Amino acid sequence: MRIAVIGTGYVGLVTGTCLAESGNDVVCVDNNVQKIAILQEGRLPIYEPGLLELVQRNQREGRLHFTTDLSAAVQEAQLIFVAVGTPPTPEGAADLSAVFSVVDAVAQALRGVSPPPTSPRILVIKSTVPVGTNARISARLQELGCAHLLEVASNPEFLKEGAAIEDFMKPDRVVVGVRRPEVAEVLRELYAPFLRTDRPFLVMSPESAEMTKYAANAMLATKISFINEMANLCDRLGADIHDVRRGIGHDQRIGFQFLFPGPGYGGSCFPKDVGAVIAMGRQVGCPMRLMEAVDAVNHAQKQILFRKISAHYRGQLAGLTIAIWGLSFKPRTDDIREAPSLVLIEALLREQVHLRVHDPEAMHNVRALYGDRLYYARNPYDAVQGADALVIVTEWAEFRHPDFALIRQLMKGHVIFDGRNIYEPRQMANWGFTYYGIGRGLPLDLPPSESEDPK
Ligand SMILES: NC(=O)c1ccc[n+]([C@@H]2O[C@H](COP(=O)([O-])OP(=O)(O)OC[C@H]3O[C@@H](n4cnc5c(N)ncnc54)[C@H](O)[C@@H]3O)[C@@H](O)[C@H]2O)c1
Ligand SMILES: O=c1ccn([C@@H]2O[C@H](COP(=O)(O)OP(=O)(O)O[C@H]3O[C@H](CO)[C@@H](O)[C@H](O)[C@H]3O)[C@@H](O)[C@H]2O)c(=O)[nH]1
Repeated sequence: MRIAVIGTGYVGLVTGTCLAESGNDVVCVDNNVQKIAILQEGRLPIYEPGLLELVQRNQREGRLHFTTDLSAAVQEAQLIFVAVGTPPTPEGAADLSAVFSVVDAVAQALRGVSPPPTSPRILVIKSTVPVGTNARISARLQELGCAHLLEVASNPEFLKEGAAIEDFMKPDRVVVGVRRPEVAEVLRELYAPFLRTDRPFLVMSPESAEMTKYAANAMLATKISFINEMANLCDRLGADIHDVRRGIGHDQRIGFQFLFPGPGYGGSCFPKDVGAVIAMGRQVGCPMRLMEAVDAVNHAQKQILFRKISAHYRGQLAGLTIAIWGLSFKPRTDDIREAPSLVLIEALLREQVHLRVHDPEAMHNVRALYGDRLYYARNPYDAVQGADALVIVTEWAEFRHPDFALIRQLMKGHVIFDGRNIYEPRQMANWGFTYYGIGRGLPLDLPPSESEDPK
């Protein structure tokens, strides 16, 4: 099939590349000239494992193209995917301006073009959009006199950054929201190569498809805030969340996934989508109390590492040198959107702490924000040189088994704050470190949490 993907970010680029990989003829469009120039040269504007090889191969074999010319791209396409950003407004709702500007541009490009003889062109909304947006897009096309040229379908994306190709190629399910079954059949054919026999292709209304996406992220965010709250209670009561997690995870009704405590969830999706669910509820007079709590717990959790550091040093932080390992919001990505590391960096800089940071992929993005206010270490060992403490914020695989003898030798102080529980408290004690994890039952004299401002 001939496909245009508009918006060549994490989702659009992965979608376009994977669809080219399954034999389609794909053109990816973006209005960011620099991004498209990088892609045309066979390089990537983002880091996503395995993506570069796939992009280069499909480009070489002539199935994958990049352009800023939306008009030319959509005129040739049978399927037009919209994968532009839907960032939060100041009120927490989804900002749909990029989506509607693309809808208008597509309508403009197709005006005067005849409908394809066999099947209709389909405008597939992959961006995460509030319930009712697909209907609003159909109404807009009607208004522009283009409704006969385009069918609208919702097809939310569930990929995770860092595992995006695997998630796209082997999805747990594909969800499509359509008004007419014929439209779903075109998408079923498109996705057939990725759906092994046991992976469902779920057809529903556009409203239900839009809601499914938010409900999935809301559930996952809830699990994380739940375990973070339990971990904080473990810290106060002397229980170990590591054992508790195993104790509950074996109950098949609960399971193990997305129950790792940490410094709060980040990324471009959970914080924004929980906010959008709250905003949708507000708009229709249905208060989303659980989501409000999930969000508040997460805001507070993003302060947990700073609170532990501050409690350990009894508030005397000025002049300390602290090493931070991990800046991206999760491993295997260079994305720092809503990353817990940024909240910690802000708080420590405010206290005049010297920071030596290291991340395998995200350093350039943090440097763009902080310039020379931080020391960007060449590797994890360079980061801990002369440091009073080491903080693990992101659980990159390369941080899991470091040379602790060397670290001890390089550091000035011997304190580790492990925001991801990647080390064993007993082992750390054996190496001579004072060790704080999240919920490992090693209480610190933290001030009561009622006193903290959840925002
Ligand atoms: N990042 C994820 O893991 C993920 C997963 C599932 C769903 N989503 C959803 O997918 C959507 C895209 O997310 P993302 O992370 O890929 O965003 P992104 O910011 O990485 O990419 C969006 C791209 O759209 C481009 N763009 C914006 N306006 C445009 C226009 N008018 N014409 C052409 N290009 C335009 C931007 O330049 C950018 O390259 C969002 O709605 C998000 O919620 C994201
Ligand atoms: O047990 C866990 C799991 C995750 N996280 C944190 O949660 C955040 C999000 O992680 P993850 O979900 O792995 O990454 P995303 O790329 O944000 O993916 C989420 O958001 C996407 C955008 O909507 C969806 O498509 C995915 O299904 C959904 O997992 C990160 O800060 C993680 O550190 C935890 O703290 N504990």
